[in-house]
Amino acid sequence: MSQANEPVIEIRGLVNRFGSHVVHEDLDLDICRGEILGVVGGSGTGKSVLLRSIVGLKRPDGGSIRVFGENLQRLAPARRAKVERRFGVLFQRGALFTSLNLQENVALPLIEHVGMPRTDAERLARLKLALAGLPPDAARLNPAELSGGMVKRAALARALALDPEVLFLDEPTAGLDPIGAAAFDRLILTLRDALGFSVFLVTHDLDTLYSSCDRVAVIGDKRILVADTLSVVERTEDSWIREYFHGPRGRAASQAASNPSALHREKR
Ligand SMILES: Nc1ncnc2c1ncn2[C@@H]1O[C@H](COP(=O)(O)OP(=O)(O)OP(=O)(O)O)[C@@H](O)[C@H]1O
Repeated sequence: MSQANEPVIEIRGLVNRFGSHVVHEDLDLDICRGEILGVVGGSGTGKSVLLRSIVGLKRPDGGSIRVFGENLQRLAPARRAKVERRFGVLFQRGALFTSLNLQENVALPLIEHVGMPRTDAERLARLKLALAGLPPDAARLNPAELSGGMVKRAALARALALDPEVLFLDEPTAGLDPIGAAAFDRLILTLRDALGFSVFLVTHDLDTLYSSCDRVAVIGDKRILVADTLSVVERTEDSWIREYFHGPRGRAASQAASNPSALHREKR
């Protein structure tokens, strides 16, 4: 990791609510340059809302989000859009356009945001699809013709289209079999090491946390309970954390990470 601990995103006192339902209250979190930050928490604790408020899909009700040193809420729309172009987002269900083939899906942001000619954009799109581990003949397939794992890779290729500095992944391994999930985890690690982006990774997948994440942030009680290395997080006194990390699945994931040959997983 280059320039470790230098925050690229600083969230302070964040408030998010829907009507009278308060999701986040006084939430603080940093995302550091080049790190893979795992974000976990019980269902409905606001992991996706947090992601959405950082990438500009949900306007926060209070607090500040500084990205690359700029306070997002204070920026004029055009300037804000420019900052948001430095993000790549992979949504839970891929969010690909069903009427476009994969190369057209990935070329779209290049045409729309950079004004790249279609032929060049589609050539670059094929490169991004290869980077995401898809074979050349996948470029002309439509999303409906893909397996779940291929949809994730295609959505990743699109998230990588504009060479993001921060990649947001919302449950990237949900719905994948364990071997497909492990391969996807390794792909993210390899790409992060090669390209140097930071990753904000919402997940329920304990294996992903142990195999890929530099730090883990736990959301509970409307805020971040702890954000640190796994060894610190595991020792944090909290009933949800104890149950999550020290229950049977947590113990199995921890053992697999310390003895990768025992399972399919490989630790860096
Ligand atoms: N557009 C919305 N309108 C109203 N309430 C919403 C909206 N989006 C999210 N919420 C509520 O905000 C809370 C947090 O939702 P969020 O999707 O962020 O949870 P999560 O931690 O990602 O959950 P899960 O792990 O189940 O995906 C939930 O109570 C949800 O019902």
